[in-house]
Amino acid sequence: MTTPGGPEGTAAERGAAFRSGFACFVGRPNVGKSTLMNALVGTKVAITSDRPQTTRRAIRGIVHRPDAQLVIVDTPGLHKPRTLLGERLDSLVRSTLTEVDVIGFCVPADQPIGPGDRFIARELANVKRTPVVAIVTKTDLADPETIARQLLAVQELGDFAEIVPCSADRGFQVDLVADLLISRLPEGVALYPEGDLTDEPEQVLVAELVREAALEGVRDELPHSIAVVVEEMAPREGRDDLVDVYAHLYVERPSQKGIIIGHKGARLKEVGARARRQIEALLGTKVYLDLRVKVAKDWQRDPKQLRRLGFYD
Ligand SMILES: Nc1nc2c(ncn2[C@@H]2O[C@H](COP(=O)(O)OP(=O)(O)OP(=O)(O)O)[C@@H](O)[C@H]2O)c(=O)[nH]1
Repeated sequence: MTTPGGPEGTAAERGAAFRSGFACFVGRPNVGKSTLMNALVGTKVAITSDRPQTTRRAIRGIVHRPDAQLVIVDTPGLHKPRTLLGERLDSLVRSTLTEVDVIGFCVPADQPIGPGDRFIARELANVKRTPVVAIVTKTDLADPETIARQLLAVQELGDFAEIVPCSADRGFQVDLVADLLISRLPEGVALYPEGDLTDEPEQVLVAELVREAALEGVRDELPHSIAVVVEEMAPREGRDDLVDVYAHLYVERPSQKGIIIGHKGARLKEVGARARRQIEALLGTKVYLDLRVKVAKDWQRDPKQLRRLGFYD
């Protein structure tokens, strides 16, 4: 096992080769994949929420180190397909698994291993070429005995290169997770300029922030029905401190439109204000946000609409 920043110093100091490559995280919904990626990268690039399956796009975060560059592809929860959208996510996940250099398989410390974890472990067993680091997440929510039992249970799930407990919330062993992933990367030059945190276009990040704001406080059935598209985003003419953002928030049914908008538009106003603050933090400028709610009937099941909303085959 690799020792983080061990007595020998960093790889660069030892004259070891620079490593670079791609990693992705899999795990059933809500196990803390996005939170861990954010902790590794050190800034907020993927959205998190306490609701399952909020991450739909492969957003990359980049860990820059003197000895390595680790590009993280954040995958959506791997799950059994239910809708067309589900099937798309799964094919996306499967192709991601074979393309990366190392996979982080997340299992939470505080919940017993279930059919979802086993399903993913079986999928991973089929991806023979890519090493898998099993990560027992959220250790702050479990006592040491439970964590120890979970580590043993995870060991039984498959043939893993490493098994490591960590808490992204407390920063416990996050560096070790990075070390273990990096140790599996091939030798190579940096793939992205230093300082780059993500190669997602800003518009996609902005759309994700709006969706995150819209998800806050809504009932369980709504999250999967919301999609956001930024139609236009540009600096206001003659101003270098203000960006205009025009975004459409799509729901599947007129009744959902009412929920999002709220009584006399109160809820939509709140969503807009919350999203605007986040977008301003991301862009570092003032933002005017024009947010419209639209109904795209059953968009999750309609290939044409899926493409329009950015989900490609
Ligand atoms: N206490 C604690 N909570 C955590 C930790 N990591 C994540 N969480 C919480 O768990 C919930 C889910 O975290 P996410 O990072 O969104 O999980 P995810 O696996 O990316 O979820 P999907 O996008 O649905 O696949 C959020 O409420 C997080 O705040 C942790 O280390 N400790």
